[in-house]
Amino acid sequence: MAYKKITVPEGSKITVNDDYSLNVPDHPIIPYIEGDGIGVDVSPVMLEVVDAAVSKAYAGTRKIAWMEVYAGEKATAVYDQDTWLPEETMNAFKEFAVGIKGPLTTPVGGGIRSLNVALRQELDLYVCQRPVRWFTGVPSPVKHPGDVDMVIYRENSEDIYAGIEWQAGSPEADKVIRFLKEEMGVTKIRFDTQCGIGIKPVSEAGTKRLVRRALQYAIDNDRESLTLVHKGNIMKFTEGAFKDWGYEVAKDEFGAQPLNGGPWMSFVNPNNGKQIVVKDVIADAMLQQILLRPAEYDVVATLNLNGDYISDALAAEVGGIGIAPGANLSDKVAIFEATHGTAPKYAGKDKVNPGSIILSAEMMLRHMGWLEAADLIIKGVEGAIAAKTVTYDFERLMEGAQLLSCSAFGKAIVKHM
Ligand SMILES: NC(=O)C1=CN([C@@H]2O[C@H](COP(=O)(O)OP(=O)(O)OC[C@H]3O[C@@H](n4cnc5c(N)ncnc54)[C@H](OP(=O)(O)O)[C@@H]3O)[C@@H](O)[C@H]2O)C=CC1
Ligand SMILES: O=C(O)CCC(=O)C(=O)O
Ligand SMILES: [Mg+2]
Repeated sequence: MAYKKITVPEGSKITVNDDYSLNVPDHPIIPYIEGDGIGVDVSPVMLEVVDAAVSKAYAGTRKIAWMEVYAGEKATAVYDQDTWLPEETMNAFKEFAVGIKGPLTTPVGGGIRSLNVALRQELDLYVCQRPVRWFTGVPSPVKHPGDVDMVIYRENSEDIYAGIEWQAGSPEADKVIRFLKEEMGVTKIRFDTQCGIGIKPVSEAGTKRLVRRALQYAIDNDRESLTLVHKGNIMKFTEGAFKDWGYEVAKDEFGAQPLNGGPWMSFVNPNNGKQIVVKDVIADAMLQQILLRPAEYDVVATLNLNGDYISDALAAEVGGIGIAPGANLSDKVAIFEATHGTAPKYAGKDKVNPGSIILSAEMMLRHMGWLEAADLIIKGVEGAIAAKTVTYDFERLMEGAQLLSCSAFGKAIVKHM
């Protein structure tokens, strides 16, 4: 494919087989978005750490050919002031199959819609996978942070994130309200003028493909349970249906049977004969449970907004969003991404924790099958934290720690590989 502003480096493409497995060459071209705000701080450190891990693991026989692609403020500088998410950025992720991105700014209440959400929707990256685990020594507000070891499977293409909403007082909002009242018999809109309207689509197909991936993950990674998190008591036909369809996939496709008469279920992991329990929890109770009884939860499948909240809340138990990684996955394309935002007050200060995007890159290496390099990153992060050489977010909560800049923390990770 010909690109206008993207320079394609020397290297080869990762390709995807019909069964969605990858063919990864020794010099894969990997597109990356630097990101707005603290993207300028964390992304270069991530590139340096990954290059060091790959070089150490494979003694020069493998090397990533990084290819910068643009989105957010940088795209408006490289293309034109109205181009926030260029078509060719999307094409590059499709063509090269595996990529990584820093955070992108989304204005609140008006202006452009989320570029992060747009990327997920355009590329149908329907899984947002966010593992949350504790590294020994990381400061935590809970007594036993080591009990937190969960993997969130957040539905990434539906729910109120679909962006179907109209501003209060707009002709569109008024028209929808009129339709609801006059044609659907709705009487419960408390104030029916100057009322914003949002729509929450949740489908059987969207739910089932997400839960299917989460259950397969539980099987492949020897996990004990999958919890469907929903607010189905209130939103019966969206969140409640998510729960029902989730159990249905477990039953119809994985052979799950009711436990003690249901609704919880279990099935046998075909890899090792162990039971995998499938259960559900209402979302507000879950936010309490993850603080009080985190050891009881393992893989979590949930809707888009719940997943956004739960992943940040869980991250806070194990060091904060500065260190929590994530991936956006379709069947064919994977974009790894920091879970935090652009933290504008810290932008360009070489201060923040680059751990989130570095650990996202670690997930990317694992996805590519470069396990030795991924293991080195974990070793480096563990070593830097154990030596108490950390960025401000950890240093302010740790006794006797040495405060490092963002880039110096990257170097400490490399030193401990
Ligand atoms: N995927 C994405 O690209 C995302 C983008 N965003 C966007 O980012 C912008 C800012 O959002 P905001 O709500 O302020 O959330 P942010 O995640 O940007 O920042 C909130 C706070 O989290 C802490 N934090 C964030 N990143 C780090 C880090 N790397 N190291 C250490 N601490 C960190 C800081 O806490 P403290 O002040 O205590 O030091 C910071 O003030 C918005 O436009 C939002 O839409 C938000 C989330 C995800
Ligand atoms: O797109 C955004 O601005 C926020 C997204 C977000 O919070 C997330 O993906 O966790
Ligand atoms: Mg979020």
